[in-house]
Amino acid sequence: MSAHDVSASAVPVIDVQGVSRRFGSHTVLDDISLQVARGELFGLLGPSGSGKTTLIKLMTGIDKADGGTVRMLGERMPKLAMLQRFGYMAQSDALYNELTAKENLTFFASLYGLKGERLRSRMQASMAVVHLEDHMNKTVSAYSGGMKRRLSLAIALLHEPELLVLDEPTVGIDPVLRQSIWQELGELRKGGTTIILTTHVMDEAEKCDRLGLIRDGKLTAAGSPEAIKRQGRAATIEEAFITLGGGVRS
Ligand SMILES: Nc1ncnc2c1ncn2[C@@H]1O[C@H](COP(=O)(O)OP(=O)(O)OP(=O)(O)O)[C@@H](O)[C@H]1O
Repeated sequence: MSAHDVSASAVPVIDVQGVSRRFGSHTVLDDISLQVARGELFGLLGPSGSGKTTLIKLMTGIDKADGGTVRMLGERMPKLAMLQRFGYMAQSDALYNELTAKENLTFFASLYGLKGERLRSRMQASMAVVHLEDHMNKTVSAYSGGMKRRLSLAIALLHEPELLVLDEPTVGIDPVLRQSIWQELGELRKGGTTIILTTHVMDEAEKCDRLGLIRDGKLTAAGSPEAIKRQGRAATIEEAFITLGGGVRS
């Protein structure tokens, strides 16, 4: 049985049940339910403003649903102690600009309880994944936008979490590095790490085990890339995305 077989674990790593979120009179998420199994790489797709980041924030416990429940690793969210159990890369980088990369890593490592030799080796390993090991002592304000994204990803990987929540992890990252990051995500998944991410990049969507399509706060489709293409009667994910997301066909 492969590590990302949906039946591998009875309890989903991510379990969203009937979740809704409103801002004033605007219903941003409307009765969303989805499950992600251990070892799965799950991609959330949807037009800009469809509610992907809002859903991610409910999963991480940064925001609270108006209705429904979110469970991560079996725990009802929000729950502060869960921050140690997953790696989170937000859409906007939460970094201390006046500190060096190493100081940023050390700060976040302290929240995760990493120290000593393990801290040193994990800092090296995480920075190597994003090809930043030679920029460890540079002040973050001197980093480019893409370098900041990469440092944010390194921070999410620091404590080798069993679950990664990544909001548009490859935005602003060049194609070569993007490919090597995806290779690393593939390796992590093989090792049993569960990953949920948002993306607008269709060839990244193809690499996911399953996809969830969100439009206007509703989950309009969920399944493997092949199933989504079949459902949208489309040759590519991009076409299916337009068909299923745009509601062009009945
Ligand atoms: N705190 C908030 N207060 C009011 N409206 C909000 C708030 N957060 C999000 N929204 C609204 O919720 C909707 C969904 O936003 P969200 O950021 O979840 O979209 P998204 O799918 O992640 O978009 P993108 O792909 O552009 O990142 C938008 O209309 C946004 O304006």
